[in-house]
Amino acid sequence: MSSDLHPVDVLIRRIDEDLPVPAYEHPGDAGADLRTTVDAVLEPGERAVLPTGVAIALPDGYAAFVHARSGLAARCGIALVNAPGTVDAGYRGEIKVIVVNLDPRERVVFHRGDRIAQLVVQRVEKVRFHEVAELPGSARAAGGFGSTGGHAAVSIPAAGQKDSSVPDREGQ
Ligand SMILES: O=c1ccn([C@H]2C[C@H](O)[C@@H](COP(=O)(O)OP(=O)(O)OP(=O)(O)O)O2)c(=O)[nH]1
Ligand SMILES: [Mg+2]
Repeated sequence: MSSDLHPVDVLIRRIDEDLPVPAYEHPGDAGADLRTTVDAVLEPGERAVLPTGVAIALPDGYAAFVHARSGLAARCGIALVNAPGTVDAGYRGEIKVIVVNLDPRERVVFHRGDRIAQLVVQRVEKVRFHEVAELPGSARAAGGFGSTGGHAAVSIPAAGQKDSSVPDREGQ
């Protein structure tokens, strides 16, 4: 089991040698922040594939997942189109981040070196699929997509309503 005390060793190559390698900001963090090597301007609804300047060689049995940063999501509406992005153990190319600006009104400006996403490395299982005519029964069976109900209780803020728990753009 990996931890802060017993991390998994991962080889990393800097394609852009002037930017720091991804790092965990705090002990106990699951994600190491990825930086964009380029400036980018995203108009509302626009997406971009941003290079991070790093390539890695994960050990067999691991994958890395590119996740959004909650601050950028809450303040600016930045999401990942393919959230989370999957980096395969055999991938040796540059890690890229597919960002989209979901804010309906404001453009988002990224500068080279900005931390735009985070990389979470995890063990992954490889399975062998066995085809059968009938699957074994279960309590859930084919129920899904809201089969347990309860959605009427979800409150959706009205458009333009300000959430005081989210800092303003000025507070970035
Ligand atoms: O957010 C991402 C997602 C993927 N990748 C890289 C690593 C991954 O190993 C490779 C392929 O990703 P994926 O399998 O998701 O894409 P695909 O469209 O299926 O491409 P391929 O046919 O090359 O597998 O692209 C990234 O750098 N960032
Ligand atoms: Mg693929």
